[in-house]
Amino acid sequence: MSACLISGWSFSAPVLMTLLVGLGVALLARWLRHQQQFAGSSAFSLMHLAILWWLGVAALEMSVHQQSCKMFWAGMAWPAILGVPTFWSVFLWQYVNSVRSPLKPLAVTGLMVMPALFWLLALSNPWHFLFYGSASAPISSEPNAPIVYQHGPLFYLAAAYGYPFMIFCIGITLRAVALSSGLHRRHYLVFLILTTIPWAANISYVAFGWTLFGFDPTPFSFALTVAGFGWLISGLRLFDLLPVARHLLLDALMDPVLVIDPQRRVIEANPSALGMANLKKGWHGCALAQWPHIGSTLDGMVQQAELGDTPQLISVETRQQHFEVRVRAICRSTREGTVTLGQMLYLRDITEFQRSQQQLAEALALSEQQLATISSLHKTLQDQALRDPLTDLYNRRYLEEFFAREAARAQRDDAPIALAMVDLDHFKRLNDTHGHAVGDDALKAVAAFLLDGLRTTDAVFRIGGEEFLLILPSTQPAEALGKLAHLCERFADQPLETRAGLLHLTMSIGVVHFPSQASDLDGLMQQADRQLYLAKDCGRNRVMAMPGTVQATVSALPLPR
Ligand SMILES: Nc1nc2c(ncn2[C@@H]2O[C@H](COP(=O)(O)OP(=O)(O)OP(=O)(O)O)[C@@H](O)[C@H]2O)c(=O)[nH]1
Repeated sequence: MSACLISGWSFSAPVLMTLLVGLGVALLARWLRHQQQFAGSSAFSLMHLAILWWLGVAALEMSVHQQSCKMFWAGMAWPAILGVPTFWSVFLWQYVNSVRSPLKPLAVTGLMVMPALFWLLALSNPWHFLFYGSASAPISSEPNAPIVYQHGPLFYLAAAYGYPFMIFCIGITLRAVALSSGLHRRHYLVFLILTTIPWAANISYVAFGWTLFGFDPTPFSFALTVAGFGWLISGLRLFDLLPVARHLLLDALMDPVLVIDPQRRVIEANPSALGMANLKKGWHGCALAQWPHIGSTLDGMVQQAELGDTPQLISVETRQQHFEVRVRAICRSTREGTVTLGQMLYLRDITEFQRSQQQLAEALALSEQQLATISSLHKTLQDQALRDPLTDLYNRRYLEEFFAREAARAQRDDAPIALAMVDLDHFKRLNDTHGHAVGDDALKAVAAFLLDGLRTTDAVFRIGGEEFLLILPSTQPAEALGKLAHLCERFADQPLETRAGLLHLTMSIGVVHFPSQASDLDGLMQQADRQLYLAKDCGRNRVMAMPGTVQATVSALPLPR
């Protein structure tokens, strides 16, 4: 080796290019050191270290003049030639499956056993010529002419060891491309290209003897790898931009967000969640159930298998806040199927919403109550408008409505209506003798008497000072006359209770029938009035009906006392 170091050297364009690629790889590796931990980062760094090694010894091989020295540096490349596919495979596997734990030294040692063995076999080539055959010779007589290697069985064995890693890398990236979408698919597509280029270069060299500047093109293809990763980093910025953007988004959210792992430990919490729990540090990895105020409730929610994406409500009594909790599983597609990496808990603050809802419900209840009061007042007013305030009997206003309804029913059922006009006899005399107030008492007593003496289906209206109208639906003329005569008789017999004591009065009645004697209310009232007039004329205290009604006059009883 020392002889090789002091033998002739020359600096050529391929060497410069190799060194530039090496510089690119070194810068990439340096940048990586400042990056946040990403999945497979340790294998990624080791892969770059192996590439640097490979490029370094390739540059040395290109620079030295002596053939044996060139072959020595070619042998020195083998730990890297096999180390690159090894760590590339590990990196891709960990990256695709989100394995963040760094590679343990023992694992690295284990992975380097075979590359180291082939390294020793390559270095011991001058004693067995099984790696590079004895026919390996410079391409020309130029002092720095590249060697055309005669590949021996050990070389092919080493290639056979390395190629399954290459196939594995391509397979795993192909699968990732197929399973992903959008930006991630672009990301994995670049991975696929970056993975394919060096392997294509290597296969074309080993299988077809294709060279670049007379050398194995594989180290040069790393220039494309470096450019590709450069684009991933500064173009797509997938290693830093997306996590940073996501982080910013989480930070900017006013609602609390927690991310937990499958063991329900909190691995991420945004400032709002931390503020709610009054936490600043030391919370990473704490059990969700231990999270202040709402941890145990949240833990219970996550445990409910049937929770799905159904929002649940949670209240923080101490802060009088209400939240709607959504639990979302964070999944990743892997070879074994969908793997749940953790859960995201999104707590939407609905305090204001709930407050407004409660206020709305209260306002609704109040307005319903007010509406009920209004409609009851309205009904009372309507009722009052239809009733006479002194006797509480229906007044003339309600008469038309009532009669129209009863007339329709009478025609439908073919059941006649009797309509009776009632007038108190010599009422003026009572007023004059006992006073108006006593007259009022008498009018109230008359109203009570009339209501008491009739059916509930009959109606009594006060249509004038001491004048009343009775409507007796479904009453045949004979029946009506009988009833009214009896009423008249009883009235004359029954003293009325007034503030001046018990007083006797009589009444005169004129009766007509619908529809036989008149077809409308006006006509009926005119006829009834006429009969009433006749009743008065005939001496009062009697019922008069139109001639031919069965019995025209039902004369009453003794004249008023
Ligand atoms: N107390 C009282 N009297 C009333 C009311 N409305 C009318 N009157 C009186 O009723 C009396 C009616 O008298 P008239 O029309 O002469 O009839 P009458 O004295 O009953 O004689 P006849 O009808 O011919 O028997 C009048 O004195 C009215 O002042 C009222 O609301 N209260």
